[in-house]
Amino acid sequence: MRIGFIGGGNMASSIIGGLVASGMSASNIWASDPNADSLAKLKSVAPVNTGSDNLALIAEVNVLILAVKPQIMKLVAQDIAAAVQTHQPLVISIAAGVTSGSLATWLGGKPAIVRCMPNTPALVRSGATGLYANAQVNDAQRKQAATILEAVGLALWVDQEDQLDAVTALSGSGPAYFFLVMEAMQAAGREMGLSDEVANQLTLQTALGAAQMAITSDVDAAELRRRVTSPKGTTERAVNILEDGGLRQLFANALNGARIRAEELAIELEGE
Ligand SMILES: NC(=O)C1=CN([C@@H]2O[C@H](COP(=O)(O)OP(=O)(O)OC[C@H]3O[C@@H](n4cnc5c(N)ncnc54)[C@H](O)[C@@H]3O)[C@@H](O)[C@H]2O)C=CC1
Ligand SMILES: O=C(O)[C@@H]1CCC=N1
Repeated sequence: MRIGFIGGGNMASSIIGGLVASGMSASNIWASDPNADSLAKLKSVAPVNTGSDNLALIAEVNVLILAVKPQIMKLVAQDIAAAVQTHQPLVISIAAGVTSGSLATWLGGKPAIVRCMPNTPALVRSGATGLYANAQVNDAQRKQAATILEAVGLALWVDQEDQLDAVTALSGSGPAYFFLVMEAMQAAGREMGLSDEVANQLTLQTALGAAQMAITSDVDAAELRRRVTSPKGTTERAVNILEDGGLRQLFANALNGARIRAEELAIELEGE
């Protein structure tokens, strides 16, 4: 595979970091971006081929990953349309809220498009991605897309495109929710008198340990939580405060808000 990224920002850098760590040669990866700082940062992740000419990049690759912001996707897609029609790469879009239908219209022809929603832990090969393929994507291309995203973590197909809005709300945005919980626990630890270092490290190791246990255990998260919670003990007091504060409903509302925002983005971007 020869993989090209249009847009060399945070997500491109996360996926490239993961791909190279998984053994892919940086010489088979291209990235184009008008911003020299983005390219310099990318080069510090891996010695990939870089440039600022999107059309030149398309001539080099058979898999094209569109990693620009949703708001400029239409402009970028229309600029590269003729080159995509000539070279016929598999197009993978990671943009939130850009439907495969809009992208196909902007690119023209009948492009093979995999729309996916990865997340930033791809950088440490612990990403979680939902993927959707349009009707033009053949089996070999589905495998290529899965191979790329599996190199950076878990990759799961959804069969209806609108499910990607839920994926965006759950795992695309999800790292931010856990980071926010970490920030809150670290602050609480400091307020109780722990040093910055002790509060920070204990929080991070606890998050890692809980995630590893939840992933490797044969019982679910609820049972693992119950096993920490001794009757009349400290965890019970804390969990009751979180439950009484409406934590579950708060998460349901937050994720639903993110899902609705993904839907709104799709409508806004289609209309542009
Ligand atoms: N940040 C995240 O956690 C996630 C982001 N996404 C999606 O990934 C996409 C990229 O997001 P980020 O990497 O966070 O943004 P970013 O702003 O870090 O990167 C976008 C890059 O595109 C470049 N760019 C601008 N115009 C360009 C053009 N005409 N041609 C080529 N490159 C151009 C910018 O210079 C920038 O380096 C977005 O569509 C976002 O919805 C998807 C999953 C998670
Ligand atoms: O916040 C956003 O819109 C993007 C999509 C998922 C994560 N970041």
